[in-house]
Amino acid sequence: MQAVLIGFMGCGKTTVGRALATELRTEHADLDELIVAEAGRPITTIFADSGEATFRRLERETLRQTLARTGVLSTGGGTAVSAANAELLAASRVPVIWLTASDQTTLARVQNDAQRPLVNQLDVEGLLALKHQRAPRYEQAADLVVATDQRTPVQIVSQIAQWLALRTE
Ligand SMILES: Nc1ncnc2c1ncn2[C@@H]1O[C@H](COP(=O)(O)OP(=O)(O)O)[C@@H](O)[C@H]1O
Ligand SMILES: O=C(O)C1=C[C@@H](OP(=O)(O)O)[C@@H](O)[C@H](O)C1
Ligand SMILES: [Mg+2]
Repeated sequence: MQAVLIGFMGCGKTTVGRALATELRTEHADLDELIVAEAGRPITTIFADSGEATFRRLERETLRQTLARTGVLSTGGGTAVSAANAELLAASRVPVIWLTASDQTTLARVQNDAQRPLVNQLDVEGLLALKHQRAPRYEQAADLVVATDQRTPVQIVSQIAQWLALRTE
């Protein structure tokens, strides 16, 4: 992989990852989409029928396989959190980009979307507590931090592409 996007739900990993891959004229992979395709059922169903632990196993295995490919990888919000996954990311030496968003922006982006089991399960306080609990893990894994509040995906992609170009000079 040429770049991996991490961060909490709603920070824009899927949206920005797709646009970044287009900008870089490379492939885009979204870990959640790969898991759903492999499992043949949506994430909400995997969580409901098999539990979160099963999802996390699928996520780790899919991450391991996908890191070996070329392109841009959008992770899920929980991917960079576990020590095992953080090790996979560090060992791959891929540039890791942490997209951040304020609490308010995060809620606005995820609240009306029923596709995220953790958003459905948790109340607002619980969701924001999870966001703050995870932040140090994202920070630890990140090579670049990009704020996304009041910025368009185009602006975010341009910042990341410039940073990547400088790294490879
Ligand atoms: N920079 C942005 N500005 C405005 N809306 C955004 C931005 N990035 C993402 N969104 C919107 O927020 C929602 C969540 O984005 P998504 O890419 O699914 O995030 P993630 O994959 O990190 O959970 C989507 O509706 C998307 O269109
Ligand atoms: O934060 C999490 O634990 C999760 C985030 C989701 O991805 P997005 O961050 O793309 O919504 C998805 O992997 C799953 O619902 C669990
Ligand atoms: Mg996503």
